[in-house]
Amino acid sequence: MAARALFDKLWDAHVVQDLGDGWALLHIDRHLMHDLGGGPAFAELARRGLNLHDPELTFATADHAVSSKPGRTASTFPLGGRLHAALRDGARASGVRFFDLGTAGQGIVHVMGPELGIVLPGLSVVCTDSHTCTNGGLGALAFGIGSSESVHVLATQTLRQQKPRRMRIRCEGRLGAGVTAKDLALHIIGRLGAAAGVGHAIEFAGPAVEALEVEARLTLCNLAVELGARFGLVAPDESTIAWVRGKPWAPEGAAFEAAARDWRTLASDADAVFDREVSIDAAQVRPTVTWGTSPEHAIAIDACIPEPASLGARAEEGAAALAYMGLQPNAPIAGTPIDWVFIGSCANSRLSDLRAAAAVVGSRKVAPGVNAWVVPGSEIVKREAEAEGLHRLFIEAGFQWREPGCSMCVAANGEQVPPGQRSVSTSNRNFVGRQGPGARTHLASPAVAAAAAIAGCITDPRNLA
Ligand SMILES: CC(C)[C@H](C(=O)O)[C@@H](O)C(=O)O
Ligand code: SF4
Repeated sequence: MAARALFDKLWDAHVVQDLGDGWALLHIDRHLMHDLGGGPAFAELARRGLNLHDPELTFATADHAVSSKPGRTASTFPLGGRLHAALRDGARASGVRFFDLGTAGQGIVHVMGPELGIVLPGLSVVCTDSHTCTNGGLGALAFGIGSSESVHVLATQTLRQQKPRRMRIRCEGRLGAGVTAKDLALHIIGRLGAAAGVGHAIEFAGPAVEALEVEARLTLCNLAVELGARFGLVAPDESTIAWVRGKPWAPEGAAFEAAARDWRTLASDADAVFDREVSIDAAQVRPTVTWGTSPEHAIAIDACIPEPASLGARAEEGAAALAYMGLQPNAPIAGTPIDWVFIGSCANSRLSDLRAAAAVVGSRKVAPGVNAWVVPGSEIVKREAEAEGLHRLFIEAGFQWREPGCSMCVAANGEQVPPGQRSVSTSNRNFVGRQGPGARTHLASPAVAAAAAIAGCITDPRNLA
């Protein structure tokens, strides 16, 4: 058989029927639903008089529109309460497992899937959400879909898809001390541009990726869509297998060992051919932040804000971004005063992220005037963090310790950065108005966000006094 890339192996394993012209009907192993898309999909299924094909392969949780206020209930944010009820009732009526607020399993859909072992290496995974590519960090064939596709999956457990081209980003060398997967992701997007992966499935490979912990690989793949790719992938290895072992929905005993043997075959063949290959020197990556209104507006934290003219064809866009962000070209980005810090989102709200932020905070205090929030990605993350006392460390420092959900990443639950105020956020999108109308967002790692909270300005955590 011809040499195949990891993506080819995953794709081939799910083809039910080749439809020609690069199209295939794929089997879908896991369908995840959230509060924005879930209720409407169940309603459409009912309107068309269709039944669920495999309710046990679909899982639902409310994340986008739920309040993260301590002690919240579903109706703390009333619109979110209605979406939550529609999802819960649709799931119950059709036999789909729904993880309700306050129970283990609730959380940001891309956090709870892997942590429960619902998502496993080699599985095909869909959700009506562009960051479904996060799950590719385990070696799953995971991609975001639209709402009518979600109804198709509910009714048939299959989906018609066109195979994307294959791209490999090899990260050579090692990341330096204090440099994280988030910095690597922002660095790559800054170098290649936000459209570099359009039409491609991106495999992240090379020694710097192999050295990443599994949760960091989820962070890296989370940002594949900010390169324009619907799929991000890291080949599963022994650390993946160790991470997945013992997760509630993962197979057990002999079934796990058999699955693990299969997962070990999920790597690109040595002579696999890619449509595009890029090489990144990981040792060159520094803590990285964005200065503008696209994730590609990323620079090293010790660099200066660019002059729009230096952006060539993008000069006009860059000037508009600077105006929106209230920044001057050629000034160092470090030292920019900030008003908000948001540590959360499916990019960086796992236990390892909260530990990294806590390590920077230590016994220091949040700077006066800064509103700093920690929003754990899931109920399980929240409980694990509390068991380690991280919540106490954050609260004593002056952070708010909140309930799991998307919260201020997209502000769909009414939690917004006020107009004109500046936020350092561990999320993945800094678009105009993303954290609220007029809000100014700088994307960064949990360590950089924590350092900003302490210093009151954008600060390299490695230089924090
Ligand atoms: C609401 C949802 C459809 C959207 C997405 O697809 O990613 C959101 O999660 C986001 O991050 O912008
Ligand atoms: S945390 Fe943000 S990026 Fe992730 S699913 Fe929620 S809104 Fe989308």
